[in-house]
Amino acid sequence: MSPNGARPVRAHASVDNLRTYLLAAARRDPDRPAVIQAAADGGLETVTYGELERRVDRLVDALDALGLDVGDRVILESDTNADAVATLLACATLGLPFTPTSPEVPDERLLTIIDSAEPALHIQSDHGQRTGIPETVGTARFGPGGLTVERAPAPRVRRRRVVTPIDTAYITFTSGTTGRPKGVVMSHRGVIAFLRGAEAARLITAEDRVANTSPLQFDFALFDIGLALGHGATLVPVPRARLNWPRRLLSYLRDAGVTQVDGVPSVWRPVLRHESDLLAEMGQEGVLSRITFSGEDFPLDELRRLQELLPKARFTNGYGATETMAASITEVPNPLPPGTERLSIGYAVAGAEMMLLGSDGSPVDEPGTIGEIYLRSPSLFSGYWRDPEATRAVVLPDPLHPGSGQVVFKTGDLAHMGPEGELYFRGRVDSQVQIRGNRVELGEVERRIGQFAGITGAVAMVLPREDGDPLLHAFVTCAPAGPAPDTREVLAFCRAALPAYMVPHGLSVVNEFPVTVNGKVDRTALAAHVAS
Ligand SMILES: Nc1ncnc2c1ncn2[C@@H]1O[C@H](COS(=O)(=O)NC(=O)C[C@H](N)c2cccc(Br)c2)[C@@H](O)[C@H]1O
Repeated sequence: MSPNGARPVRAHASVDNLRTYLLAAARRDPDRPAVIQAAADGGLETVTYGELERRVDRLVDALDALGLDVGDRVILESDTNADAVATLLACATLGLPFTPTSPEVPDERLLTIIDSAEPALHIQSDHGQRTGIPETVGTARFGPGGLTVERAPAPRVRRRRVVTPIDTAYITFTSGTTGRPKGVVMSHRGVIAFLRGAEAARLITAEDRVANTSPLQFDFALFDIGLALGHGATLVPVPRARLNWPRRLLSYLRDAGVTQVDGVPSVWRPVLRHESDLLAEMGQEGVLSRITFSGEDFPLDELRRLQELLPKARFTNGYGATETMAASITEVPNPLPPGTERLSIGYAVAGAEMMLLGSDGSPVDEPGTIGEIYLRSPSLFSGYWRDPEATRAVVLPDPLHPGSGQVVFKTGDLAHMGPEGELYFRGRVDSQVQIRGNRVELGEVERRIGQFAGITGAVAMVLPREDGDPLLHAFVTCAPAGPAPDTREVLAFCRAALPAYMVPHGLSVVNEFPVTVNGKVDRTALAAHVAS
């Protein structure tokens, strides 16, 4: 019983809430498929919007019985599937911020996140393998049968009865370049603002089946859930094991009738390398109608090869940071016009605005001139979890309207403006490297190397040296058939087109590029490769 003796009233969502926004379709047509996923018997199973809502409400009852208060955190550890979605929607209903994580996140990293988030509860699926959750944290499991509590969380005092739109929907911990993970706090209002802005891009209709290939802790997965369910379409989570088996990945997409595939560029690398014929066949069938990618530049030669195999598909470049969920969604011409050097990241989604500012804070209006992207957006995060200093460094008074009370997000991304004001990504502020006093754009080096016959991918970086200038080093992947390229020839090829300071000092051939848990090229792992 709560202190004043009154019956503890269940928290309820008053207006905008992730649950109400994502289950609106359940009211309209509960029999439509919300999730199509791998079944335990290896086949596929369908969870309708009506069934999903039933699972949500059963989980809400079980979570509510634990007596948590609005704002108490829950760690949700799972691959993306219908029960994980039901659990995060149940958390949203009760105003319990969820911190998504997945089984492949290492123990010590999870403990760091738990140390920071101080969650009331850790929830994993019935077959989750995680152990060693600290005693201070309750533990539970979820599955089609509902919630099983293993260790009840410490009872809380319930002070809040209403879950408001500015309450936290989730806190997702980014790897954070400084090593200490930062918790990005996103409100219901923020997430819904971006999802609504994305609606104007008309990416999807209720007939679409969207394959999600990102792990739950990467907000690309949360975007896929929001995009699919928000439009009454169908989410098709791709089991992680299939991402490393191109043939099994493609057969899964085909069997599930997937019409759109969302993922980072590296998702396509194994398919392009080993199963281009099967993909071409699917391209001819025309079922795959849209490929949406985000997270990092899509190497243009790989994108061109993918477009050749999927001539009827539309391609979409999603740009943005977790602190605003994202910023822009831009159609990529298929095929890319010859000579295209960079992909456009276009204009901010409806309701937001990307501005370019120089290092002195003055607006950059000159097409072609590089500036830093500042974002004005209603999907701006609420701040880094318990880190006001890090928050103040990126959430700044609007430099064009100081005193207005408006704030902008300092993205740390560089871009230049095209003739119609569309933006082109030009790397990170902190990845601008100086070699012998000259600014080197790693993307330019990578593009040149990628043009060398037989080289299928290039990643350039500077390797620090204790004495003297950092060294520019390139890592390349080669076509499986051809001979390994001769380093001297590749460097001569670079010298023919790049200024001397942009010619790599060394070149390493790797079988494939290592990727982070979110699927982005792992440059730290590459650098260690040379050190070893
Ligand atoms: N399309 C690009 N071209 C080039 N560089 C990109 C692109 N998208 C990002 N980046 C880079 O990644 C950084 C941010 O990383 S992040 O916080 O992990 N978020 C992400 O990657 C994903 C992002 N939240 C997201 C989530 C859902 C939907 C969309 Br649509 C986008 C940006 O600041 C950029 O430096």
